[in-house]
Amino acid sequence: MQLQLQQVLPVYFDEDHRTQSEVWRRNLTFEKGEYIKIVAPSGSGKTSLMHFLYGMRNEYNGNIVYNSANLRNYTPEDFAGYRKDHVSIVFQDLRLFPEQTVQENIELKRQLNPFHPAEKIREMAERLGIGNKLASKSRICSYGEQQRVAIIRSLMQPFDFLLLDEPFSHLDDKNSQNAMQLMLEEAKLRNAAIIFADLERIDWFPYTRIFHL
Ligand SMILES: Nc1ncnc2c1ncn2[C@@H]1O[C@H](COP(=O)(O)OP(=O)(O)OP(=O)(O)O)[C@@H](O)[C@H]1O
Repeated sequence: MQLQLQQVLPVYFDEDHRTQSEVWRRNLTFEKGEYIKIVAPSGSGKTSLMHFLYGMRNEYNGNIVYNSANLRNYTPEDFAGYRKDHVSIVFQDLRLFPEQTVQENIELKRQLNPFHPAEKIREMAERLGIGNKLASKSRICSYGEQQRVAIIRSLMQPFDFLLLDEPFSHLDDKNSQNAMQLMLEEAKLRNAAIIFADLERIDWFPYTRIFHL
């Protein structure tokens, strides 16, 4: 299981990025089981990269290849399978359903392709300190609570790659480390890779490789 970046550069970036970045315009191969840290100052294209890898947008030159299949050639059905079975994500802007409860937001995702039984939702929520929020609509939760909902939601499915776009921006160190620990355990269960993009270097993410975007 490999995810490859082949000379990828957003069409809206100028060629200067080629020399500055360790990711844009490079040939990189990410393998299952790796922990990849991408240090990405604001505006360097972190969210663009995550959306490209998830197959939501394709305004880039170069190619992204998953197990020798170019995402450019994917049909909508291929993308649905890719996101259901192989790649999960925590979006920077979370994308929860505001009128659904915390429990419903997570359960909706779980039902698409269950990796865990439903009881796991409460267990994870309690572990991350939001067990008392399961019946609350997500729109009334604080942003830091919503981040933890999005993290748990991302762990309900099978995946080979877990994409994280600034997942801890509203969490203190203790909550962040707690959530990271859970994600590491879940990645191990699947022998999956984590691709973790953040504004700065975070020392408690045990990355195996680090890149500056
Ligand atoms: N579709 C687009 N068309 C044109 N420019 C875009 C497009 N998407 C993003 N950009 C620009 O590319 C740059 C990087 O955007 P992106 O959202 O990927 O940044 P980021 O590194 O995630 O930033 P932040 O950490 O501040 O969220 C920004 O200057 C943005 O305005």
